[in-house]
Amino acid sequence: MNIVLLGYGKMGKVIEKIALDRGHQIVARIDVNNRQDFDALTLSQVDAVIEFSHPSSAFQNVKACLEKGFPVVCGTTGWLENKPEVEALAIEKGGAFFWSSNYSVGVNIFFQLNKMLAKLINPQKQYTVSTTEIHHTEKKDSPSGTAITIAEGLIENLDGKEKWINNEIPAENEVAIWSAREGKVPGTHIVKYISDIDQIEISHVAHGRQGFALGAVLAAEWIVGKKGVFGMDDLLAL
Ligand SMILES: NC(=O)C1=CN([C@@H]2O[C@H](COP(=O)(O)OP(=O)(O)OC[C@H]3O[C@@H](n4cnc5c(N)ncnc54)[C@H](OP(=O)(O)O)[C@@H]3O)[C@@H](O)[C@H]2O)C=CC1
Ligand SMILES: O=C(O)C1=N[C@H](C(=O)O)C[C@H](O)C1
Repeated sequence: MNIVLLGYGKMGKVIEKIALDRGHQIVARIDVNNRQDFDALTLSQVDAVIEFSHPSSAFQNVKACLEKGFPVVCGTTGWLENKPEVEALAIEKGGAFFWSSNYSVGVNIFFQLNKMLAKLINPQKQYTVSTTEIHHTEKKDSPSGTAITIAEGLIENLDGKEKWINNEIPAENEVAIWSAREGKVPGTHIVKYISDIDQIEISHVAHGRQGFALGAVLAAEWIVGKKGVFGMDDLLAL
């Protein structure tokens, strides 16, 4: 496959290595300094774009891909408020848009486990739920996109929870997301239920960026020839 990397930072570089190992070609590596190279690309040169850039650029980047008819796999977090607009554009243009807050297969299993555990605990009102995310100090957005997906899974399955709140004491109807930035941590997510007599905890700890990058390349391989709006649940049939 001919892949364009839109955003060539920490993730772009790991994705490049995995894509090359899987026999793909990287036709362009785009960052803030060579945007004109992206503008010059045509449909015949590109099978899929993998976009991991910055919360402030993802919206424009994904729109530009859809305008050009490029299938786009986006991993950038922190721009959720604009996502419905690009989903509508993907449908209108007959294009293909894939997004996940986290491309790791393990995290997507963890998302399901989180929902199952919340369903089990829902009748047990003695437990207070919270979620914690820990990431490297270069991370631009807070809370992490993954923590937001976890909180959405909790809100969906715990009666009385209506929204999440970040690094503030939660009200009764809020799920607390506690965010911490430490050293080079690739991504740790914890869901904790505490009662007076015990504690239940599940966690996912990424040992590096390989899991995220492999998932993004799998998504790019999967999206070719498809039209619509997709996520990891579609790819993994979860
Ligand atoms: N969904 C998932 O599984 C995962 C998502 N992420 C998310 O991916 C995003 C990127 O993460 P990461 O690689 O660690 O970040 P980095 O800061 O290491 O890299 C971001 C790259 O994007 C470039 N960039 C910024 N603006 C633009 C633009 N307008 N057009 C093209 N490139 C641009 C930056 O260029 P420059 O350096 O010149 O500023 C940089 O090379 C974040 O939102 C992060 O949260 C990360 C890991 C997994
Ligand atoms: O910025 C990162 O590094 C990561 N971002 C994603 C997020 O915001 O959830 C996924 C992963 O945890 C790493």
